[in-house]
Amino acid sequence: MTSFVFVTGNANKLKEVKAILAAGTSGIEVTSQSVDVPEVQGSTQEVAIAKCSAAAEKLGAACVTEDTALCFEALGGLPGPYIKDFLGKLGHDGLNTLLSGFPTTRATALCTFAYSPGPSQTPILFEGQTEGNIVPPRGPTNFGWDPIFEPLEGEGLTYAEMDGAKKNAISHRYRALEKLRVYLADQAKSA
Ligand SMILES: O=c1nc[nH]c2c1ncn2[C@H]1C[C@H](O)[C@@H](COP(=O)(O)OP(=O)(O)OP(=O)(O)O)O1
Ligand SMILES: [Mg+2]
Repeated sequence: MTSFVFVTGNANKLKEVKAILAAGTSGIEVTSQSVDVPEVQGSTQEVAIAKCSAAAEKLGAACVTEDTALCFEALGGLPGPYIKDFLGKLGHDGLNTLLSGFPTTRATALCTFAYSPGPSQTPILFEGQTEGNIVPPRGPTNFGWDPIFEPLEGEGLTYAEMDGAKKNAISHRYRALEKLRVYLADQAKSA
């Protein structure tokens, strides 16, 4: 049995990670801990590595962290890893207004899982992305920017309008987690 400690303070992320792993035959068990770690500025990779390194140091153990970025093509990739602050300050409508006057509403949802084998070890990154457009909010508002992200492969639905299984089959989180799952399975085999 492979298992990992997922360090996150976001219950929605944890719910999706558990649902995605349960839908497969990974047999991977996830426990979660909320550890207060700073989120540095920088690229999505730098943010992910710094957060996972800090979490492993604080825990004194191997762990997994995850960072989600929402990158607007018209804004050169911003808000990117700073989406949490932009969402908090601007809300769904404000994020739409940011794009008014620009030629495209295209955006990329990018998920970066980081696995650290333990303190002072370099985290390994697993990235997944889903392309879509930013649209006026539609659907339930219980998970971040789901109501304003309409994936290209979502048959016209926003992430929020989809049922969980549909989102978890095409999402940035599913695609990144699948790479982490394969890695952990290989590690378990060669152990
Ligand atoms: O699938 C998603 N659909 C909609 N919104 C999402 C999703 N995934 C993360 N989000 C939101 C949460 C936070 O406002 C920002 C990412 O910030 P991010 O630092 O990765 O998440 P967080 O601080 O809530 O949890 P954590 O303790 O794992 O850092 O985008
Ligand atoms: Mg965070």
